[in-house]
Amino acid sequence: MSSDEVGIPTAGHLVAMPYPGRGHVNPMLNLCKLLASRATQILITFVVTEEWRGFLSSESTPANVRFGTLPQVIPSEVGRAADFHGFIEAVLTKLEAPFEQLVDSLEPPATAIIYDTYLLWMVGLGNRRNMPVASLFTMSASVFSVFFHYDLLVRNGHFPADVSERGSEPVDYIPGLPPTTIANLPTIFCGDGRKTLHRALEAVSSVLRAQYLLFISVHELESQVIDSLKSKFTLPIYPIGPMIPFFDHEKSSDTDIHTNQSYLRWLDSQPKSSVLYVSMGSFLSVSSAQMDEIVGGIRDSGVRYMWVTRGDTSRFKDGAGEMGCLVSWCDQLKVLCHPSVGGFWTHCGWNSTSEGVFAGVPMLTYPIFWDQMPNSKMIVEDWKIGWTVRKNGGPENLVKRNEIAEIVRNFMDLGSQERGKMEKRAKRLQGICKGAIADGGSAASNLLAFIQETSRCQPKPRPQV
Ligand SMILES: O=c1ccn([C@@H]2O[C@H](COP(=O)(O)OP(=O)(O)O[C@H]3O[C@H](CO)[C@@H](O)[C@H](O)[C@H]3O)[C@@H](O)[C@H]2O)c(=O)[nH]1
Repeated sequence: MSSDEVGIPTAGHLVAMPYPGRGHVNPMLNLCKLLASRATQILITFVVTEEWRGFLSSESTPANVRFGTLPQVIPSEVGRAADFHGFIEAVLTKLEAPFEQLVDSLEPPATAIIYDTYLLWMVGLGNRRNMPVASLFTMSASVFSVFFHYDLLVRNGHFPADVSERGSEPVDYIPGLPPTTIANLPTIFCGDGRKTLHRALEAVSSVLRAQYLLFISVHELESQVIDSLKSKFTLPIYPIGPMIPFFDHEKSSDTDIHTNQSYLRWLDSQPKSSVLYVSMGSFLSVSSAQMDEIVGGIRDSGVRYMWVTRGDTSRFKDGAGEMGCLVSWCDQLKVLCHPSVGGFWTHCGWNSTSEGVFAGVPMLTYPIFWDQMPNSKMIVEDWKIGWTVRKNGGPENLVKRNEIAEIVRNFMDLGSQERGKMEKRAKRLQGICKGAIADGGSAASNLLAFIQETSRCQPKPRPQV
């Protein structure tokens, strides 16, 4: 398809490719939608696997965003968590060739690439073709910085380190990062996670050969880390704000959506700030025994809840009862911004964390792996807008239902002073976040600067075969 067929005058043709996982596809797609609406003269090809093309079939995109599809040469998204390491290896070894073929077939020719930092082969491909590449890191800038300063962990004797024995040891030497502990580092520094560590390190160091680095973060919320990274990189670093669908959220008509979605109608009928929204993200789960405790604890707490089951309702054979509402999947940002929602039980994926901040809702954290530990620490200790349910570290320590019931009850006690203070801080952060994405705010200005840069990129001659 040529750009003429969609009637778009092109000032550049960006090819965007996310890592194939919900927590990566969503922010990349949101970025493309934002870019396309802010710069209607840019054409964007959004490249996903066949399976993901199917998942995204009902997505509405601006006219200047079109899809490119790669054959399904990697394992299915369904069950990805069962062999996480194998899935990453397939993504890193099998997708480059079909992607390159697709780029060669594009009309008009591509002028720049936006890729997920974990697709580490992309930098080499861009460099070979003399085509600018922008690396989109879908986790926090702090996590990027921890990987980038891996040598400091080694030098300080903190890698390798056994979390169960040395978890509380301070890590206070990562530039710009508030003091943390070994237990609050990304989990890939320990245990089974170490199988993928070299890949994460490779991905982060390959960014040095990219032309732009984009953080889906708000500069004001991670300013010291971001400024410190800026002083070390020669390429421009743009914190472009949370890549959550705030633009759709502003547009959608409440009445229409509430009439169509029974869970929003249920929320409409609940008292203000009374509901705990429970979601563990798109693909991870806790152990079955822990899940029994969580379900039991939340139900015993007597607090109203809305639960994303992702289709597994085996623990709710008798339904959710009067206090609950089950959904297999929902419009999470819409739910978090609903006035009846007063708390967010989250596994601390970076998108969920960003959505919680945008909505100004206090969070109860139950991190499971990777960057979720540092995200939880940021929410609880740095921003002080949440409490953690996992006080005792590793997954081997079961948090019992009575503990969970008590913490949930206290957390949702709207009359308590501690809760009041947490709410105030959450609203303050919400203000910072909304200020950053508003016209003239840091995130909006960075996005604009990135658009101006990429609009100037010219197509390069295709390599001769
Ligand atoms: O009912 C639901 C539940 C979730 N979501 C969305 O699903 C996404 C979930 O993303 P995230 O919160 O980041 O969690 P994961 O899917 O677990 O994301 C993976 O990718 C993230 C970004 O790299 C990492 O931070 C996480 O640790 C990693 O597990 C978000 O956009 C949510 O809005 C919905 O739309 N509806």
